Amino acid sequence: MSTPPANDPKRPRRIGSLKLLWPFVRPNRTLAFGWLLFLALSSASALVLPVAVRHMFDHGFRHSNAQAINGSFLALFVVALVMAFATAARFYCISLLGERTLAALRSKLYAHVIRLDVGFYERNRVGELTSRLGTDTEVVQALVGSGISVALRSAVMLIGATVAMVWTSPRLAGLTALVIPAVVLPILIFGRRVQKLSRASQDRLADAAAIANETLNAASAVKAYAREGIESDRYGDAIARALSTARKRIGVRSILTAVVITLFFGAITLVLWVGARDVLAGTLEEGVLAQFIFYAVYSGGSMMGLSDVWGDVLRAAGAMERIGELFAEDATIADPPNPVALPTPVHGALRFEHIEFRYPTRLDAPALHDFNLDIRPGETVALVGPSGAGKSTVFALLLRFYDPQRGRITFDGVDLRAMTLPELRGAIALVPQETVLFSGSAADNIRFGRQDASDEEVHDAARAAEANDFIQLLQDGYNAELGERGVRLSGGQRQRVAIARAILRDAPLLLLDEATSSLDAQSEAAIQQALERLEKGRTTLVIAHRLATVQRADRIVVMDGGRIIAQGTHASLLAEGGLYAELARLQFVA
Ligand SMILES: Nc1ncnc2c1ncn2[C@@H]1O[C@H](COP(=O)(O)OP(=O)(O)OP(=O)(O)O)[C@@H](O)[C@H]1O
Repeated sequence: MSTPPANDPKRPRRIGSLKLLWPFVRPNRTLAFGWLLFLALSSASALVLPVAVRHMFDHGFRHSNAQAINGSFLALFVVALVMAFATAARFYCISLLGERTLAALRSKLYAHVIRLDVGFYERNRVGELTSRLGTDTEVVQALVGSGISVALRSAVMLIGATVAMVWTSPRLAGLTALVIPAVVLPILIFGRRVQKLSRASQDRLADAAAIANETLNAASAVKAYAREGIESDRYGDAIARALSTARKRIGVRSILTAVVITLFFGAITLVLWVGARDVLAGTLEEGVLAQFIFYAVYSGGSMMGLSDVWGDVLRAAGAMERIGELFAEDATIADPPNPVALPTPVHGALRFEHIEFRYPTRLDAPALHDFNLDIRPGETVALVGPSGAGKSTVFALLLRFYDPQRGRITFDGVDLRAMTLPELRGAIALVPQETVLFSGSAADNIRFGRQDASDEEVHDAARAAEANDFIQLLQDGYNAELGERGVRLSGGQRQRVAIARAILRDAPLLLLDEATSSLDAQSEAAIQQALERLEKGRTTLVIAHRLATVQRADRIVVMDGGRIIAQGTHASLLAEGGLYAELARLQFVA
């Protein structure tokens, strides 16, 4: 029998997925214990209250005993005080437990997801992931922070009130027991449907979040193509789908509530009617009936609480199941069990041996095919070739975003798969084509290259990357907020921030992906100088789009269709004619 895929909406949801929560609750055992203690205390005091009321009837009213009445009221107030304190303490413990669980769950989930492979991010939409981090974890928190509390309190009260009812009047209690199945049955039947619809509505919400995330992140592209209307409709449709699922869920749950209340109060009314007739017939005391009424109301309230919370439990089970699926995702690119260290100092020799590589999402077409390349320590190699030749793929494999299907890459003789990811990536500085700025100051953004760098080192790196001058001109200089909602930098300025990061990283292997965007002559000259300084003494691989870059390189590797088709110096390749001569004629704008 085959298991349906995790995202199949028809897959049965299991309450069992809630056990995944235990590791997050466990560290807060003291709070959970405190909560149980105060729960017992508050429930006990609530159960004692009706006894005080009966006492009032029996000893106060019947015998017109003022002394007894005073005593009864004092006792009543003391019991109420205990109940107030215990309830507050119980609320404190359980709410804090919920918040702590949520915080731990979110942090762990983020830490897990951020470590997953690049391939995972190609298969999943980021908006959907943030929705899981936000909405799904909140649903779970609602359960831990209040749902479980209500459930257990209701269960304790229900049991307590039931025992008390039997003790107060076995005849009335027996009558009540007869009608209970009529109340429990609909909860079970409707509950399952609510659970299914809950998960579906969470899924639809995540879909909508993914659309919003994608288009809001590319707002200028949406505007440039005047697609605001189309995108609004697309998002509107997704929200409408989420709404329609939510409406179904609310509908089913409303029916459930109405049915339960009707049946329950119908049953209680019936029982009390019988009780009232017994009092009239003189076979039951008023005090006993009063006490029984209290317990009946308690048990009614608890039933209600339970049916309400059952929906929350099912919703949380749906959410936890989705979270569980994320936790079950494993990074396929991981550290080996017995990692080999790079030699110290690192020399920077690279070797690609018979590499065959297809992207996991495109297994039909090889991105690199029998790719062989030897790079000496300290050498600067320029990769040139038409668009789609596989140049960026070489970088992706060096960074171990993917592993090749065949062949191996060695770094100072060590197979990349034999060393840890921090060891490998720590030895690489990447200057990507598109520099991503993060929220934070200019200094923070440069420090992205090396977290523990001092201010002095950050400034030196900026100076070497020709970034110091424009940063000084920003309103707050190095403290100027870059990234989201910060200062907008030009393409050339961003690139210099990226170069400053790479300088700060001071890694033995440098990967440069040249931007195709044309920089003005002055910035280009400045960047070339900065790069030349950076390349000195380290192995450099550069995806070259500019003539100046290839002229600076020790060797040029010409790629086409995932293979190396020629290599040499600028002059030798020009003399050979072929693809390189053609690209040179076109000025490398690939
Ligand atoms: N993430 C990916 N998933 C699937 N296929 C990909 C992916 N990235 C690149 N490819 C494919 O792999 C081949 C090589 O792409 P690559 O990005 O390495 O080319 P490139 O030489 O760097 O091109 P450009 O100069 O345009 O950046 C192309 O056919 C491309 O469509």
